[in-house]
Amino acid sequence: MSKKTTQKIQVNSEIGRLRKLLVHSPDSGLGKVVPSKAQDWLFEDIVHLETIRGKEYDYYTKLLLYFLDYDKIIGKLSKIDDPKQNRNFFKPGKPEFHNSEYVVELQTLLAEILADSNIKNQLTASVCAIENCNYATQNRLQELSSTQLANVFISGSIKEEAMIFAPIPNFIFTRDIGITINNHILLNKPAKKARTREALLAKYIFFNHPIFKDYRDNIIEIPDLSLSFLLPKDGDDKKVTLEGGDVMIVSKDHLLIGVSERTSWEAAHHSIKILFEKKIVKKITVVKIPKKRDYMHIDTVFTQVKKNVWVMLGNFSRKAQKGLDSDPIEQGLDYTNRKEDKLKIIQFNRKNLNDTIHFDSLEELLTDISVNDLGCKKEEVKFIFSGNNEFPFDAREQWTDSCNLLALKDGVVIGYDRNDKTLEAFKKLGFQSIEITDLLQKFESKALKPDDVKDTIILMPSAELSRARGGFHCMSMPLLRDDI
Ligand SMILES: NC(=[NH2+])NCCC[C@H](N)C(=O)O
Repeated sequence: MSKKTTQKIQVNSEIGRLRKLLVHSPDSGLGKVVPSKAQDWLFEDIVHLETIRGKEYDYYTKLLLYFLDYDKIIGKLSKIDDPKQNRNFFKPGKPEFHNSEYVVELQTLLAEILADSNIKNQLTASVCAIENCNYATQNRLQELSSTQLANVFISGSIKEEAMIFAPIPNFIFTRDIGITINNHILLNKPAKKARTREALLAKYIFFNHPIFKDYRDNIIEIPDLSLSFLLPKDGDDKKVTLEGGDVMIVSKDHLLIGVSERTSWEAAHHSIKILFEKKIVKKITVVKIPKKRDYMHIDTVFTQVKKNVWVMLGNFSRKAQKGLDSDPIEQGLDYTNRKEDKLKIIQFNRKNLNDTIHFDSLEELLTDISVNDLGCKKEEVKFIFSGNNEFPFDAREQWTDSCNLLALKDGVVIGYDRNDKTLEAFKKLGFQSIEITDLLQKFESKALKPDDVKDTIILMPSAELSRARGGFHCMSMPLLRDDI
């Protein structure tokens, strides 16, 4: 295997040219989500496996390769896409698999660490413990090859056999397993049971895979609240839970942590303590959003597009937040339920913890970041609102991840093709849009080079993917970005 040596890790913005990331392409487990469990497993619906792979996610892999590992893909598109190839280029474990060092597949890393018999034993025992397997199953799993075992741990099924435990369909949302903060990695503590096995696998990968070897001392685990096992069942608010969709490194000194349905105040508090003690950042801003399935993590309500451009949900704008303080009778008449959406934004400074700064709206915070952290002194800071800020398109398009975009570089983002009104808003600000199929053709024919793409939103097919309730920001865990 090619990835035996340690690799550089460094992320200090949301928009620096992306050079390396962790991904996981949809495995067979996604095709085994049953209607009765879809909600528990955090999918909004069941998905069609062949469509989500061949007609949706594979385009993402190809796009990432053009931007991050050009030689792996250029000139090979027709071969890769030939039906005779059976998509093997996209399947970890197959000899034809791309196995890119820059578009790093988690399943490959998992298989690689499982080649060590010690790790294999430990991890098999751990997975069997959390999944309540009997001893016979545990022994059976030990017999499998490392590639097969990685596949079972992720999909929940032994090939051609019945499922032995639940799939982890949300593993495609690699954002939530950990987060790169400068040259450190903060591990997650998932709030939802459906994501527990993901965190276990991720922990073993980060601590054991050679590509992270030089960074072992830089892996941060948030401690549990002492005596947390004494908490009553409904003491959820006190639990220490943190998911990567709630953590954003916006400049080398400044980190955002969302407090949300998934990330607790306790976890934010512990993270601030540790990150300040280790002097990893200078400022941390806590953004408390309503606990609501629609919003789940802060990256579902805003992401960065360009140094001076952000996409966000209008409910958290200056105007909307001001309105929330207005006449309570008027508020009662607001059927759009915006009154639930009161934000709390508090900024902490390492030098003086008591010297906190409060922001009244997301726009104010994000403007401050663009101007003061990223030095946009001349350019005006601009906002693109979900659904062009028109009810009901704002809520509908936020639900299908209009605000959850991944920046490949400053001004070039990937999003779903279904958020029409948000797209109009992008165009009004002078952005171009291009369908992924057209873009890939242009790259392949060398009519265009990835580095020449500017101020563009790349549109990806999304009928199945959006039912899993995450966008491309969620489907990426950046490991390396250029400085901006
Ligand atoms: N960073 C994110 N917004 N991740 C989205 C995760 C979606 C996933 N279905 C969940 O509910 O957990």
